[in-house]
Formats: sequence, C-alpha cells, structure tokens
Amino acid sequence: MVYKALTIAGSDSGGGAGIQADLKTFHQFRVFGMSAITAVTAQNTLGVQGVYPLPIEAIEKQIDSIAVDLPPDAVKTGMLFNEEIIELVARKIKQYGWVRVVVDPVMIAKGGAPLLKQEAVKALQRHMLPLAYVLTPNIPEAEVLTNMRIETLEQRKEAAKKLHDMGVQYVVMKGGHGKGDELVDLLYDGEQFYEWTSQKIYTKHTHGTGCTFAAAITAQLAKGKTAYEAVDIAKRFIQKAIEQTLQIGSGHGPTNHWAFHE
Ligand SMILES: Nc1ncnc2c1ncn2[C@@H]1O[C@H](COP(=O)(O)OP(=O)(O)O)[C@@H](O)[C@H]1O
Ligand SMILES: Cc1ncc(COP(=O)(O)OP(=O)(O)O)c(N)n1
Repeated sequence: MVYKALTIAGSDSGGGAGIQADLKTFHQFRVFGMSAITAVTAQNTLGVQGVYPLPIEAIEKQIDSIAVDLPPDAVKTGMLFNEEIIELVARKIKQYGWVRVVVDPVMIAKGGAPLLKQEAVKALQRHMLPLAYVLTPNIPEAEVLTNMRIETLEQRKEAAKKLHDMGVQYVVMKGGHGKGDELVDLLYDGEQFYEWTSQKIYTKHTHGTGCTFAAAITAQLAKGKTAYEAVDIAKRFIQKAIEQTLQIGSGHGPTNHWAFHE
C-alpha cells in the first residue's frame, strides 16, 4: 500500500522549512509526498530575503491536478500568506472532502520575517480552524489565534480549549517557545489533555522544527494512525532531528530529516 500526503505551503529555498521540510519528512516515513506551492520564499539559514506569493490560479491548478489523479490520505497546510490564499485553500479542502487535515498556522519565521499578513489572521480563524483535524500552533501563534497571553501551563490549556471551541478537533500546542529546561507539548481532544515532556536541546539549529513536526504528524495520519499515535511518533522524530543537526549554513541551520528511523 502506498500512502500519499499533500502539503499546501510555501517553498523555502534553503530546504529547512516549508514544502521542502514537509516532503523530506513524508519521504523518511515512506509516505509519497505531493505539494501545492502557495508562495516562493528566498530563504537560507540567515533569514528570509524575499517572499513571492503565487497567483491564485496557479495554486488552484496545483491542488486540482493532485485531487483528480492522486487523492491524498492526509493533507498539511503551512504558509498561506494572505486572505485570498486562505479562502481558496479552505474552499478546495471542502470541495474535495479532505478530512485528515493538519493546519500549521505559520505566521512568523524564527528570524522575524512575516509569513502571514496580519490582516489575514481573521481569515485563518474563520476558514481554516473549522477544517483542522489537527492544529499545531506554537505558543506565540496560539496567543494570536486566541487573543490571550500564554505564560503558564494552565493558560496553554485554556487556549487549547478555546481553539477546540473554534472548530479544531485535535489541538497540538507545541512547547518549543516555553521557558526553562523542559519543553511540554500538549494534545487536547476536547475531553482530555496529553503531555509530552522533553529536555530542551541548546542549539541554534532549529530552523524548520515546526514544519517538520507537523509534517511527521501528517505522514502518520496518512498511514491511518490516531492523532495521539501520530503526535507520539512526531515527537520522537523531531527530538532526533534536533539532537543530530547537520551543522550547515552560517545561521540557524536546519534539522536532520534523516535522523529518525521508524
Ligand atoms: N530546543 C529544542 N529542544 C528540543 N525540542 C525542541 C526544541 N525546539 C523545539 N522543539 C520541539 O520541536 C517542535 C516544534 O516546536 P516549536 O519550536 O514550538 O515550533 P515552531 O518551529 O513552529 O516555533 C515541538 O515538538 C517542540 O517541543
Ligand atoms: C516557507 C516557509 N514556511 C514556513 C516557515 C516557518 O517554519 P518553522 O518550522 O516555523 O521554522 P522557522 O522558520 O520558524 O525556523 C518558514 N520559515 N518558511
């Protein structure tokens, strides 16, 4: 059986995040990767040097081409950049009845470059959250989506409940931006919380951690795993990918998509 996953996201020319990270991760899990590119970024380990959204028609055509011939078992969305792209992607997901959808609400690259226009946040809340089987915000993204400050674990849980109320089935709040030596990733299914606690790895090579983690969840969902199983494997995948970084580039280097073997 060949499982297929589609990523609808931006291209990172440097290969550490975006479409490139997603496809490498799918491949490492022996899931056939497909892509619909929303925007091209000129990017490397030093930062983002340019952002070029694609015409709506080009994005729509890519999604249609995949849908009619290579229906995906799971779909991931990443950088959607503006309201028009968000509305298109939401419409297409509904048109094709895709359910196993992982929405990574990408907003800002680690170096500070905006990957989502500020005025598009409302569209993301309105159109994408109700379609999210799994939503994977980091803490700052969860703050923006819920309009609340998140400092404590209790506040993270409160935010996860709010996101669930906004239509998300499984909220996975990533803990990479948490304070202290221990990181906690949370999963909320509307009833219960599950926690993954790990030691923070002190490295500057964490470019693309969010994309890679969400892509690993998507690959597992494509294989029919439950949300809990998918997060559990994705957590082990990202841990190894950060522990064994490649040390390339002179800035914030990428994670190692080869490090984990299922
Ligand atoms: N320094 C680190 N050490 C260990 N795990 C990390 C580190 N940074 C991020 N992670 C893990 O990587 C995943 C992505 O987290 P996060 O950094 O919060 O996302 P994003 O890249 O979207 O900001 C999470 O599972 C998080 O726990
Ligand atoms: C094209 C593109 N998409 C998404 C991101 C953000 O990726 P993320 O995994 O959050 O990693 P950082 O960039 O924050 O290190 C991106 N940079 N480019």
